[in-house]
Amino acid sequence: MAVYTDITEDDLARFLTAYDVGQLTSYKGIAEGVENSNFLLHTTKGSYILTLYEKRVNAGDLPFFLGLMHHLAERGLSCPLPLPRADGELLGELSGRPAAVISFLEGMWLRKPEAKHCHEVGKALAAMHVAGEGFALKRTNALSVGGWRPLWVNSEARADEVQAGLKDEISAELEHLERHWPKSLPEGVIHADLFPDNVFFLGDQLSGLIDFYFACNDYLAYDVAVCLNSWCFEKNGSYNITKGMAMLSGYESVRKLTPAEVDALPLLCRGSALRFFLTRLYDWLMTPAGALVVKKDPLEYLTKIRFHRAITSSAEYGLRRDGGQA
Ligand SMILES: Nc1ncnc2c1ncn2[C@@H]1O[C@H](COP(=O)(O)OP(=O)(O)O)[C@@H](O)[C@H]1O
Ligand SMILES: N[C@@H](CCOP(=O)(O)O)C(=O)O
Repeated sequence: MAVYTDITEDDLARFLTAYDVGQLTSYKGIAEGVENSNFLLHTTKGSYILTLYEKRVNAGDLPFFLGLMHHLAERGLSCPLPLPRADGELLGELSGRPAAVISFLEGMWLRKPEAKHCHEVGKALAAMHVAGEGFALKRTNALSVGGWRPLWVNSEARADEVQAGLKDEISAELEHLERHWPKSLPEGVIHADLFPDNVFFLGDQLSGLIDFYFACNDYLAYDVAVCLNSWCFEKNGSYNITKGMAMLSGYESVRKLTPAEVDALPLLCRGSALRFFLTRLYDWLMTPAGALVVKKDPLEYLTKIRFHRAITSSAEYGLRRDGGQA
C-alpha cells in the first residue's frame, strides 16, 4: 500500500478550505501506487484524489508535471487535472509534504489486458506525444541512460543476494547500453511509466491516462519501448507478439515511427527493461521491512532484458512494414 505519510482529518479539512471542493465527507488511503501517497476524498461536491509527493519526486519538478496535465487536457487528451487553490496555486502543503488535489478520473485499470486494449494504449500514447508538442517547460529524464549507473552503484554489491550471477550480467548490460545508446532520435514529452495501472478503461473504452510523475523530455520511441515491456509480456515471461502488433499498429495509426526509431527499438526496449529492473532492485534491497508498499519483482524485468538481448530486428516485436518486414 502506498501511503507513506499519514494525515489527520483536522489537517485535511483545513487544507481543503483553500479549494472549491465543498465539505469533506470521507477520505481513505489508496492501496495502490508506489511513488506517492494517494487518498480518495469524497466531499459534498464530488470525488477527488489527494496526492502527497514523496521520495523520488523532486519538488522543483512539480510545476512540470501539473502544467503538463493541463497542457494535455487542453489538447483533448483524457487525463486528470490538478485543481487550483483560492490563491491560484496548484500546490499546497500537507503533513510536511507538497500536496495537490486532482480531479477524479472514472475507470479501472485492467488486470488482464488483451490485444484490443494494447491497440488503444498505442493510440493513446501516440496521441499524448502529439498533444505534448508545444509544452513550454522542459524536464530531462533523470532515469534515462545517464541515471542508471548511479542506481546500479547503490545496489551492485548486494545484487547476487537476489540471484547468483546478477552482478556480472547487469554490469555487462549497462556497459553495452551506455556504449550503444542512440544519440539522436525524435524527441518530445513522454509519459515514461505508462504501465497498465496508469491507464483507465471503462469497459473496453480507454477512459484516460494517469500518473505523469515520471514524464519528461526524451526519445518518443523510448515510451513505446516502456509500453511494449509493460503491456505485451505474459505472466510466464513470454512476449505476446499479437499484443505487440496491436500496440504498434495503434501507435502508428496516429504517429508513424521513423526508420531510425524502428532500428533503435530493440536497444530502447533493452534500456527500458534495465531502467525498471534497476529501480525495482533498488527498492527491493533498500525498502525497510514493514513499509506500507508492495515491492515489485526486479526479476520480471531481468527476463525482459534477456528477451530483448536476443532480438535482431524490430519485426520480431510485431512491427509491420510493407511486405511484412520491419
Ligand atoms: N485522478 C485519478 N482518478 C482516479 N483514481 C486515481 C487518480 N489518480 C490516482 N488514482 C488512484 O490511485 C492509484 C495510485 O495512483 P498513482 O498515480 O499510480 O500513484 P503513484 O504515483 O504512487 O504510483 C491509482 O491506481 C488509482 O487507483
Ligand atoms: N511502474 C513502475 C513503478 C512505478 O509505479 P507507479 O505506481 O508509479 O506506476 C514499475 O512497475 O516498476
